[in-house]
Amino acid sequence: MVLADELAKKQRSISVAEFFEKNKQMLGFDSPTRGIITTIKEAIDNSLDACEEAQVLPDILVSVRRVSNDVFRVVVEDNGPGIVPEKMPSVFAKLLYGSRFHQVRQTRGQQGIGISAAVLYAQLTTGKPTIVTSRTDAKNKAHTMSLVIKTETNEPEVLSHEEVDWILPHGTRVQLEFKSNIAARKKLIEYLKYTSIVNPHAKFRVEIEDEAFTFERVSSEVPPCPVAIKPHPYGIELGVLKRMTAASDLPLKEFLVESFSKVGEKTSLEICSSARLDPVVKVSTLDLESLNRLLDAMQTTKIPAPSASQCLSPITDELIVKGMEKEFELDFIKARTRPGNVYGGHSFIVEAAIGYGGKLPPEGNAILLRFANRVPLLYQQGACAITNAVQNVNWKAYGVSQSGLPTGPILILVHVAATSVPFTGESKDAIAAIPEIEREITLALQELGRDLKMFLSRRDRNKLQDDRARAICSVIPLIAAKVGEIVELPVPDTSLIEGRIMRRVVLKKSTAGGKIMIHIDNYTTKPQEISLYDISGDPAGDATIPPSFVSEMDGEYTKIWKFALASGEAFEVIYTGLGGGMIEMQGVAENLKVVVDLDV
Ligand SMILES: Nc1ncnc2c1ncn2[C@@H]1O[C@H](COP(=O)(O)OP(=O)(O)OP(=O)(O)O)[C@@H](O)[C@H]1O
Repeated sequence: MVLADELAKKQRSISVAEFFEKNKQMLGFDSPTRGIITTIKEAIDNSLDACEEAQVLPDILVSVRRVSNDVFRVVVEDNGPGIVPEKMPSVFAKLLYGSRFHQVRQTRGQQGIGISAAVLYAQLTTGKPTIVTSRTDAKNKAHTMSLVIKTETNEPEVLSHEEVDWILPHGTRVQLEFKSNIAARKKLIEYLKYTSIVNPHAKFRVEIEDEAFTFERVSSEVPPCPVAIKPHPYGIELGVLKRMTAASDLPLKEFLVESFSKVGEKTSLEICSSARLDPVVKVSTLDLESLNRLLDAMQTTKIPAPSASQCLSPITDELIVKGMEKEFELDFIKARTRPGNVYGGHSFIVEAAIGYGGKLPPEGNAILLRFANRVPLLYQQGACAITNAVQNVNWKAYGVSQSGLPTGPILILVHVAATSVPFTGESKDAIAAIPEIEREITLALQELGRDLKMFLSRRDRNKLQDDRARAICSVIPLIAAKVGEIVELPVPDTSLIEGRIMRRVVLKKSTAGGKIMIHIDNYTTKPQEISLYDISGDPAGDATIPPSFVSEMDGEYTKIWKFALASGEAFEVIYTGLGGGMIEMQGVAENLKVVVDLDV
């Protein structure tokens, strides 16, 4: 037909760069506002991945400067291992070029698109090349290149290349200029703050126009770099199996043992027999029908789950708590790291944390922080498995009100670490609804919910006791005055009794060792300031109960603190946590007055 001839003239292949130039929303560049965040996120993901691989503590600079009305210059600089000059053009100016696509381990980057998509976005909106400087060690000079992507071919074009002196002994600096705005400034700062929470070993120096600030690291241990493992037979599809067999000259039994994790000789023979295939047949000769049978056998034979310990890098509950305490003021914080699990042959681990009270907004929906492989997920909250799982927990059972999400001064953090995160799209905004993952999130949140419930009910009980004590204490002086009048004796000092009832002070200078005994219980995990005064009111010393100490004071607990008074006299204070509540303690013991202010 004539039309077919006409159409034939128009039919041609499209380069991947051309495709994404037209469909940039698929990669998270839907608007200028979002473009700036996606660009910074892609560069930071790469910097953190690279530093982890090189086992260096990341020191990352992020700078955003306006160069003209609607053009911004973004710079991200890291102290990672650097990139060899031969590879710099392809890394930054060729889409689908990366080092992680074929590896089965936890990484932030997966597809080899991220940073080159940002380069494409820059040249599309301003026509400006991206300038990259990188150095691999102190013996070599740094290389600076000015790069663009030739969209028709998806190949890099190097506009300039020179060797330069650079202050950093190793690292990479990427500078992009694109049309944008800074409407998303708050979101950008949030992204950096959340990134620093789940990467507590990283330091971020940030400059946004005239503002400069730092997110400090709270851990000086680089997390171990996840080790790549072989794919698991349950996570393989026919096309991949076909490619793997075609490229191998091994017999079937050895091929299975060599190519997949958790397949030993015995399992391999089981698979061969279940697929009705000869263990010595060369895999490259298998026809499609045999491959189908083989795949079926691989996925129905009982094979142990892939191990999570080496290929994943959970943050750990201790560091999540540290990271959250660094950025939020909270009265309660608990985190949990679940044991490793598997979906479709891919290992994953769920970690979660709940924060409550402090300076969190008292009303409205909970703040939900979603993370995948230590990267914050900022968009498409409603489409994410994490949100789904959080909403499906019955929060009322844990004393928290709920309207879809839990409500009130509550913060929920969920981190999914996986060898392959099942994102809903290339822009990596949301995690797909995988039942195994949702179940693990639910279990982690239920465990934490139980801890939160205990905290809340104890706090409520304490408040009730305090209210009652206050009511009683308000009439005691009146009763004492009346009784004194009736019995015609001086009005007794009721402050000790009041103190006892209020549990404000328990102050005993024991005859034995000159010790003051104070009963306190904690509502909070914040450091508590204590001031000591001598009887005349002059300061006798200050001390802080560290939060770790306070939070240990759950139920019965005793700790002895030593203070030096202004007079030089040493004094011991014994704290005993009795599980009773205390808002403020104040009292006088012989020559010492102790004021403990619990900030609740
Ligand atoms: N700052 C850097 N230091 C060292 N290597 C880097 C750096 N930035 C990028 N690379 C290398 O370039 C490759 C390509 O990066 P790119 O952002 O395009 O993809 P990715 O991070 O692998 O995957 P994704 O598309 O999922 O982000 C990386 O896999 C890494 O090997």
